Amino acid sequence: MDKLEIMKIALCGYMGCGKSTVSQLIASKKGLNFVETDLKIEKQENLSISEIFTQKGEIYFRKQENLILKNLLDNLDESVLSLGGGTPCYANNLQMLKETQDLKLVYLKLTAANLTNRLWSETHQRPLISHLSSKELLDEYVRKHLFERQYYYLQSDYIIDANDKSAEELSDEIINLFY
Ligand SMILES: Nc1ncnc2c1ncn2[C@@H]1O[C@H](COP(=O)(O)OP(=O)(O)OP(=O)(O)O)[C@@H](O)[C@H]1O
Ligand SMILES: O=C(O)C1=C[C@@H](O)[C@@H](O)[C@H](O)C1
Ligand SMILES: [Mg+2]
Repeated sequence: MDKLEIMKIALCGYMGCGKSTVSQLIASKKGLNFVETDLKIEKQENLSISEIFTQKGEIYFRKQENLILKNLLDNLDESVLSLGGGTPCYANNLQMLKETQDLKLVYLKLTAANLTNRLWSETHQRPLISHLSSKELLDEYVRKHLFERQYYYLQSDYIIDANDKSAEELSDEIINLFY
C-alpha cells in the first residue's frame, strides 16, 4: 500500500506505555484528529473510568468499550486513535481493528520492569492496579497480565520498542513508518 494512503493509526499497549501521550503528539504533528476510547466512554457515562469500574463493574465497561470502538471505526476519519490498555484483548475488538480499511495498529512495547517503574506513581488513577499496595505486588501483577495480553498486542501491524525513548522520539518513529 502507498504509504500516504494510511491516515488512520491506532496505538495499543499496556497501561502506562504512552498511548495517550504519543497519540496526541502524532495527531498534532500531522494535523490529524486525536481520539481516545477511554475519554469517549467517560464522556458518555459522565463518570471517570475508575467510577465506571466501581459503580457499574468491569463487564459493563467492556461492553461500552466494544460498542464505542465499533461506532468509532464505522465513522473514522483521518485520526490517531488511542485505545484502552485492554481494548484489543476483549470481544471482537482486535478483529474489528484489523478489518478496518486503511487503519494500522501499532503496539508500544515496553518491558514489564519499565512499565512497573512508570506505573508505580500512577496506580490510583487505574482501577485494575489501584489496590496493589507495594511495588513488588505491582511488578508481579504487570508481569502476569502483560504475558496474557501480549498475545493480542503482538498481532499489531507494527511493534515499536518503546523502552528508553522519549514520547517525542516515539511519535517521530511512528510518523516515519507512514509518511
Ligand atoms: N516515552 C515516554 N517516556 C517517559 N514517560 C512517558 C513516555 N510516554 C509517556 N510517559 C509518561 O508515562 C505516563 C503514562 O503515559 P500515558 O498516559 O500516555 O500512557 P497510556 O498508555 O495512555 O496509559 P493508559 O493505559 O492508562 O491510558 C504519563 O505520566 C506520561 O507522562
Ligand atoms: O488495561 C486495561 O484493561 C485498562 C486500561 C485503561 O486504558 C482503561 O481502559 C481501563 O482502566 C482498563
Ligand atoms: Mg491513556
